[in-house]
Amino acid sequence: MSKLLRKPEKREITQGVTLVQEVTAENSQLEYVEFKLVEIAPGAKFSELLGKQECCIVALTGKINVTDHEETFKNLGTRESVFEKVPTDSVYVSNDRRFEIEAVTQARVALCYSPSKKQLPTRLIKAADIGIENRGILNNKRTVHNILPDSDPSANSLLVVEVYTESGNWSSYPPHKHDRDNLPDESFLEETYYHEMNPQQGFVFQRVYTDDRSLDETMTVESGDVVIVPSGYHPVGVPDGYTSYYLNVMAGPTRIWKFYNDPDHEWIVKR
Ligand SMILES: O=C(O)C[C@@H](O)[C@H](O)C(=O)CO
Repeated sequence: MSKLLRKPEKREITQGVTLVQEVTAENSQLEYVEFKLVEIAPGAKFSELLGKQECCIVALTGKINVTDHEETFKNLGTRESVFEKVPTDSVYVSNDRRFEIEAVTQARVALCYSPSKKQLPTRLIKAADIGIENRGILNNKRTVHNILPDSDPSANSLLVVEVYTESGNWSSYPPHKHDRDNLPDESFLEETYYHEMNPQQGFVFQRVYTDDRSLDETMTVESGDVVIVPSGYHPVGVPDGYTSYYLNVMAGPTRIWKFYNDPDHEWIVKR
């Protein structure tokens, strides 16, 4: 069984709140990234007291209200399906704060965590302010929504992006990695991928491998799965007929995304 591929396992944790994915330091080999996916029924509430962790709450689908008990943000969320391909709203909450999410409509919410000691202000990351980037050429085209990129100083260690890859294309490609704390050439960042596909029965392939192949797994990934990337290159290939969506959470000792392309495949960038 793969240690890197997590299937959704739905568990009602309080009335109207279903935990679908949970990646923690205890149940994974990650030290810097934790991730939860919750589904919240209209009127139901999910709350959490953060310890020495910061959290980015992403309104993947549906509408939610979010409060940190000082500020309240209402009717966040812009889409019924991630495949509407418009940016959505998120809220950054710093360590040692308590937040509560109330669903206005049926909602799917991603909770992205990383270690944090210095408290920063809570911040609404509005859909309208999210940078959209089109990357790549030929069959390597993808669209990126930069929710919490390293150019935005709102967080201590969290980086969050969502990526759309169309049918027959590749992303996180040519294969790159960020598993050496060796700036300015490469940063150390762990990563999780939360995947969805359209149509829903679709699948993608994701390979996670290191230079010495001590880690080398190729996974068939379906909607709702999470792939954990503790280290190594991590390309995604999308079969004809399906569109891929994934939400990436990255964190490490330094909040810089500096990746290193697999030298064997670097020629692909230079075409
Ligand atoms: O293909 C892309 O441009 C997205 C990836 O870079 C993805 O966000 C990732 O691999 C982060 O390390």
